[in-house]
Amino acid sequence: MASFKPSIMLNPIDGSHCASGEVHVIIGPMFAGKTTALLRRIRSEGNNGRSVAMIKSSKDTRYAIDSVETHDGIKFPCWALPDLTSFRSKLGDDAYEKLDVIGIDEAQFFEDLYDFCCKAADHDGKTVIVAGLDGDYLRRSFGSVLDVIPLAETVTKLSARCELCGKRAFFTLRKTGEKQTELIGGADVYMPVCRQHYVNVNVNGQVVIEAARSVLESHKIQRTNPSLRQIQLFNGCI
Ligand SMILES: Nc1ncnc2c1ncn2[C@@H]1O[C@H](COP(=O)(O)OP(=O)(O)O)[C@@H](O)[C@H]1O
Ligand SMILES: Cc1cn([C@H]2C[C@H](O)[C@@H](COP(=O)(O)O)O2)c(=O)[nH]c1=O
Repeated sequence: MASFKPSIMLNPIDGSHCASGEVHVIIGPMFAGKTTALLRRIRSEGNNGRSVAMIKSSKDTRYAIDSVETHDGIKFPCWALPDLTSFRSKLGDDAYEKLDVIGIDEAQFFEDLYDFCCKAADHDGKTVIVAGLDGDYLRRSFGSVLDVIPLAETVTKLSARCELCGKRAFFTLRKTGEKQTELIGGADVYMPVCRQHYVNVNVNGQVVIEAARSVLESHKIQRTNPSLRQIQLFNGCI
């Protein structure tokens, strides 16, 4: 049965009117298109006349500091902040009140993600769209991204393409030996992989990482020679 959701609700405490916010979460490994999906959604909200703002973590120094950028170079201006709590004071109360939609990229880096989403959606009537990694390179829960799922109306898990076989990739493999959870990087440090290749590479360690690297090198050649790709996919991989 179709349901009608009013955009203005009565506050159950004092009967005053309060706007109804929403939380939407986009998760997946690196290169899955999380930032692309977030930008598409923010642009579409903006085109529909809603006032939008984008926030990313200032820890992410990979691209321009004042814009969110996808791995294939699509950009959108943003606030690069160390935490979300400072957003309202940076923007100013008046501008914050006029905002309808807030996009948050690299959400795994914000420790105050849960409290921010709760306040922005429940009390301030904002639509908050959160994009981030659900898991780190060891497939452990990353930051507070999974904590906001109980607050969300929708959760979208995206997949990338396994760099080693082309199947759907749900995990991010770190190609270097660094052990700290937070390590900013792109394709130089990480690659998306399927379960089979995540497990094989991690179980067999460095030796297989070297083998994976050589497959990766041959993938670069494939891009210029598509017939080689056919042969490689047909033969299977490590
Ligand atoms: N292995 C891969 N699988 C899927 N997309 C990839 C891969 N490697 C590079 N890309 C590129 O990354 C883009 C997605 O970038 P982006 O939206 O920034 O992803 P995310 O925010 O999830 O890391 C794709 O459109 C594609 O051009
Ligand atoms: C897996 C993993 C990733 N990171 C970092 C690497 C990048 O700077 C971002 C993810 O960016 P994307 O937009 O999702 O491509 O997170 C990390 O610090 N630790 C990890 O385990």
